[in-house]
Amino acid sequence: LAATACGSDDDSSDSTSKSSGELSGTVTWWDTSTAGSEDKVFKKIAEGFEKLHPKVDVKYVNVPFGDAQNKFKNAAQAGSGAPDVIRSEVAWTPEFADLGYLAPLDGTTALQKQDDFLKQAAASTKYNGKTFAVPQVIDSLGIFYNKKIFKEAGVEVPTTIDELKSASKKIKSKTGKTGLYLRGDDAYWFLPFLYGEGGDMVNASDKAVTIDNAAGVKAMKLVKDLVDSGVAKTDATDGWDNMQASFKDGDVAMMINGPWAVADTYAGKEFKDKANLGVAPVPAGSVAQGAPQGGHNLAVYAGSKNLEASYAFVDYMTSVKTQAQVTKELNLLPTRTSAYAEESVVDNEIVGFFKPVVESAVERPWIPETGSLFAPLVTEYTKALTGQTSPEKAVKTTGTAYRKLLDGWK
Ligand SMILES: C[C@H]1O[C@H](O[C@H]2[C@H](O)[C@@H](O)[C@@H](O[C@H]3[C@H](O)[C@@H](O)[C@@H](O[C@H]4[C@H](O)[C@@H](O)[C@@H](O)O[C@@H]4CO)O[C@@H]3CO)O[C@@H]2CO)[C@H](O)[C@H](O)[C@@H]1N[C@H]1C[C@@H](CO)[C@H](O)[C@@H](O)[C@@H]1O
Repeated sequence: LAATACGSDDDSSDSTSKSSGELSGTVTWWDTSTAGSEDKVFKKIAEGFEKLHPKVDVKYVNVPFGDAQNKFKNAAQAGSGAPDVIRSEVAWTPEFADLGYLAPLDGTTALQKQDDFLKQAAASTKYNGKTFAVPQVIDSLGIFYNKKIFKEAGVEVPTTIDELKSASKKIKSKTGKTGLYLRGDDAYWFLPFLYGEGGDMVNASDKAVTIDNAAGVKAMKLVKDLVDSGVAKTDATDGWDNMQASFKDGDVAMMINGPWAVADTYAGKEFKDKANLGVAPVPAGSVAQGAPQGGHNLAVYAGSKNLEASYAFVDYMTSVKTQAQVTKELNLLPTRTSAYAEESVVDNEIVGFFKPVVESAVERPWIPETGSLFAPLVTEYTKALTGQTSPEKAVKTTGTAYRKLLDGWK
């Protein structure tokens, strides 16, 4: 059932067979979940839809997160090769909606019991008063730590940057290991430190770029100091693989990560005993504590030739039953309030930790450009961490790029 990642150009399908009105035809779904850990579960669940609708053929296609946004935009623009349903990251959704590539879902079978969705999760699915997607998972960032190393070094979970520094110093002296792995090739990992200094990328209500204000400078200096002082190690490329390997092998005591990393982390030799993994809020900075809101929605391509079956598929994939199964198997957070009452969710330790984190996560502006704010920042963030530019210049250059992107913003 898995096709190549060019999606389906099968236009023989129609939404319902004339006679019985039951759903039929093909639904191609581009799933961006992590290959090798999350994808197996989502593929199995997606294909379960066929048992409920024998005349529907679900074509599961796993498209890497880093490729899917542009691949979908190119296919939608060309009018060929786009999937019927896409797993649309929270920041992609307003952009795709603005481009007209998503089917509005209000009043369709895709959108059932709207008020059951967490408000933070629903926010990214609304655009110009319409609903263009259905929330699938919500997430944020926290500290993942190795309890065994913490015990060996005699340190507690750090709640502030100063405690992070002292704990890392003690870990280094007692065990020889580096305290923290800080991802240097993805600016999403900079956000908790930016929020901790009272900063943000932009202030959407004031239509102001804020990445280059005093808080931005302070946060960039702070992360550079974490690396230069040996508190944290980082890489300019392959951050995901290096972060996961370092933490899973016990080379670092901590990493900052989200629920989507848990499945892969449990496969590491240090976490065969799952009880060795601890999770905690990201450390507070000098003025605040906060982690960014992330997650994924399911959206229907406006040009789908099988809208009815696609709507039903989205409803099935975001139902309470499906969300509870995804939590059970992958420790991801549901987006339906009612799912949190399900036994497999109530008992889940990762959910128990991340639910309050998600509730207090820093909301992001769901404007079409919100996703595009990361590319200019990551270039400067990586250069600052590797000493190729100063912290001041890094945020100044980013601010200039943002003002070009956001026409007329201060
Ligand atoms: C640069 C990118 O900036 C932004 O992305 C932000 C994003 O907005 C933030 O929310 C955050 O996303 C969290 C996410 O919420 C969190 O759930 C998790 O996702 C897991 C899944 O959970 C896991 O299942 C699996 O899928 O794997 C997922 C990924 O791990 O972790 C994500 C953070 O990784 O951070 C993103 C930044 O990474 C843009 O949106 C673009 O994506 C942009 N990339 C394009 C930019 C194009 C122009 O240059 C270039 O030409 C193109 O080729 C590039 O693709």
